[in-house]
Amino acid sequence: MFAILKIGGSVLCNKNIPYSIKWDNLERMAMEIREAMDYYLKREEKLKLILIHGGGSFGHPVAKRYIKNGRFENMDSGFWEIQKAMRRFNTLVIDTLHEYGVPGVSIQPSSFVAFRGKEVHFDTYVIEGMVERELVPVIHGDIVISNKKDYKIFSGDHILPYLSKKLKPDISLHASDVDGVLDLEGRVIKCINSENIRKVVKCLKTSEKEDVTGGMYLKVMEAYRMGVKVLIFNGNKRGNIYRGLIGDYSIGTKIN
Ligand SMILES: Nc1ncnc2c1ncn2[C@@H]1O[C@H](COP(=O)(O)OP(=O)(O)OP(=O)(O)O)[C@@H](O)[C@H]1O
Ligand SMILES: C=C(C)CCOP(=O)(O)O
Repeated sequence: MFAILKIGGSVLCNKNIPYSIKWDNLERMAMEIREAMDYYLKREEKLKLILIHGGGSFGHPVAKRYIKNGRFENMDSGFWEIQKAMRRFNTLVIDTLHEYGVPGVSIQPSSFVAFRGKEVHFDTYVIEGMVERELVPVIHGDIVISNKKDYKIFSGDHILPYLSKKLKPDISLHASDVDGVLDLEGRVIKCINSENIRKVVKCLKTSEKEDVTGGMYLKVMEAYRMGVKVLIFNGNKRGNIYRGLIGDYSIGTKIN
């Protein structure tokens, strides 16, 4: 089984308090990944996994300080400050995975990803080689350079559909802090496809948190635009990360 899982920053952090970690959720995430790996091992199969995490209370508040009227400013220090905040978060995530015997290895997009106009330059050769060697690349939303000496935030919500389209995993998962994509009455929409996408768009908002990226809107629209199948579910609920990893599609919203 080959899975790509994005853990939302709001599952791992309290986004309203800079640099705060939800330690119980971080530990539980690592434990549920371990349990899913053991589930496959018992069946003489392997779980190949790429893990992505968002900016949470690390990347978002720092990036916000350097964005004025929608543009980056003072990026001589901004670039390394955002990179540093994300590096700190990534280290905490990976250290926790190691405690549970999950062989996480760090991939920091700011070091090698760039935008040329709308096109992203993102070489995945090393990531694929790591997965083949049963390592778990842990990639995160980050600041990256773009053309005309500018910068862009490369969100985990861009990374998940990009890698899913290119590497074709068996499952792509978004663990967020809601039960799925909700309609205007707050009910979970079970499936999003070409028949209901126009209606769904009217329910989508960006995040109300201290975010510099696009909340549920970005998650749904990026996956839909790239034509990849993903499951969006609540990573705050015990057991859901494990269930998602063993292929239980009943726990949230499926985008087809
Ligand atoms: N129709 C909708 N259904 C569900 N959530 C929605 C909807 N519209 C907007 N949202 C918001 O989107 C949020 C989830 O996106 P958000 O980007 O905050 O999560 P995340 O992926 O955990 O964070 P991060 O970007 O740090 O990784 C929800 O908490 C909710 O406030
Ligand atoms: C804010 C930064 C640096 C990354 C944002 O990534 P996301 O939380 O996945 O959207």
